[in-house]
Amino acid sequence: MVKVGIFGATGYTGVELIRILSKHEKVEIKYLSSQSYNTKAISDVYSSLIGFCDKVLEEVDFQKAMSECDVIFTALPSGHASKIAREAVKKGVKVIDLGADFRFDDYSVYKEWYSGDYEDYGDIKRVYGIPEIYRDDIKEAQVVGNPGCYPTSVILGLMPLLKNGIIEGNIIVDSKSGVSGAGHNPSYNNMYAECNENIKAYNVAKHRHIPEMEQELSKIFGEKVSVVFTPHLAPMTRGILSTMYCKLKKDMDVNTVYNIYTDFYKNEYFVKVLKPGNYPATKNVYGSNFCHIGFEVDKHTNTLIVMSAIDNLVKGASGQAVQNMNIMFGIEENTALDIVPIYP
Ligand SMILES: NC(=O)C1=CN([C@@H]2O[C@H](COP(=O)(O)OP(=O)(O)OC[C@H]3O[C@@H](n4cnc5c(N)ncnc54)[C@H](OP(=O)(O)O)[C@@H]3O)[C@@H](O)[C@H]2O)C=CC1
Ligand SMILES: CC(=O)N[C@@H](CCC(=O)OP(=O)(O)O)C(=O)O
Repeated sequence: MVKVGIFGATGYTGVELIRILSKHEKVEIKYLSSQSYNTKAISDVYSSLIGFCDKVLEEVDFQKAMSECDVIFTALPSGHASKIAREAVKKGVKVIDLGADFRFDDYSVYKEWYSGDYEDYGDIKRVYGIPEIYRDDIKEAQVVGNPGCYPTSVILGLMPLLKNGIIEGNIIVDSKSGVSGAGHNPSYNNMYAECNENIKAYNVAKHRHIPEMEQELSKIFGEKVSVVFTPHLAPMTRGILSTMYCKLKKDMDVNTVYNIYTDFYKNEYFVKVLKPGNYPATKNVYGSNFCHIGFEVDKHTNTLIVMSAIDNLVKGASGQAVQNMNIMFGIEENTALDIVPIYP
């Protein structure tokens, strides 16, 4: 059994990790941390977990977690994981960080876009945790930087096009996210009266997921990709729908594009390519680790419009983190993740 610890267990991604891992046949949840609710059982904080995980929350104690666990998930605000990873690596404990600490090849990019305290991870070998790109590296990894939710939807949506060099490297991305993307800490923007029956753009042209997308898309393309990105908060709890506008290098019909995508993703369990004329919807991936991709060719402007839908808390965070854990421990990749989306 793989012994698992979760820091930030009471946050939205933490609870989602517990939901998934409580049904994982090869995992034992050993340690759950909370600053605010320690000494309470997690199922007393989230009744949805009654009978599935009644473990008592403990105060934040990295030494204890490291002595009890084979792998630690840091479901914490960015800036925490980099402080513990070096010691964890020395002790042979693997780290999967849901924050941004380990997502960047160049740490100065993290410093530029993320505020607060941080520790340079220097020579720690880390891998960006998109299995559909880095599966072989993840197998050997000690530290995985789990991708951001928007970048997951965008990278999976664009990868076949960039890999095949059929679009230009200037891409416009428009994304909508459910409110759980902002975590469970209350803020003015996330109040019911602000979100309900409302849709609004935020962090336009300055969202911190831009450098993450550009880093990975440029590596796939082999030259610099630039992204114009507008995220929106949508009146729903979960889900991300990203719509991407790409200039085709030459004329192409939708069936050719479909064949490129289906061939590219033929061995990827969690990526589903929709038939021409079918478009992704967040409801079709709700509660699941799947990414749905669809597209349309606008002949008038020679633009390929790609749409990609994920559940931000599953493929966009905790599901992908468990997928990475499975790969790191040689467990079948879809273990505990083979969940049919909830519909409607
Ligand atoms: N929500 C999403 O869709 C996604 C989130 N992420 C990333 O995952 C991470 C967690 O996000 P999410 O679960 O949404 O966030 P939440 O705000 O819901 O949860 C974070 C939890 O961390 C604990 N915490 C906060 N500050 C500290 C601290 N200084 N030291 C120790 N524990 C602390 C809190 O729990 P307590 O008070 O009980 O200790 C809190 O519940 C973030 O880095 C986020 O950016 C990534 C992809 C998607
Ligand atoms: C709706 C909403 O607020 N979403 C969050 C996405 C959180 C996230 O994934 O950000 P990290 O890079 O810190 O992991 C945001 O836009 O900041």
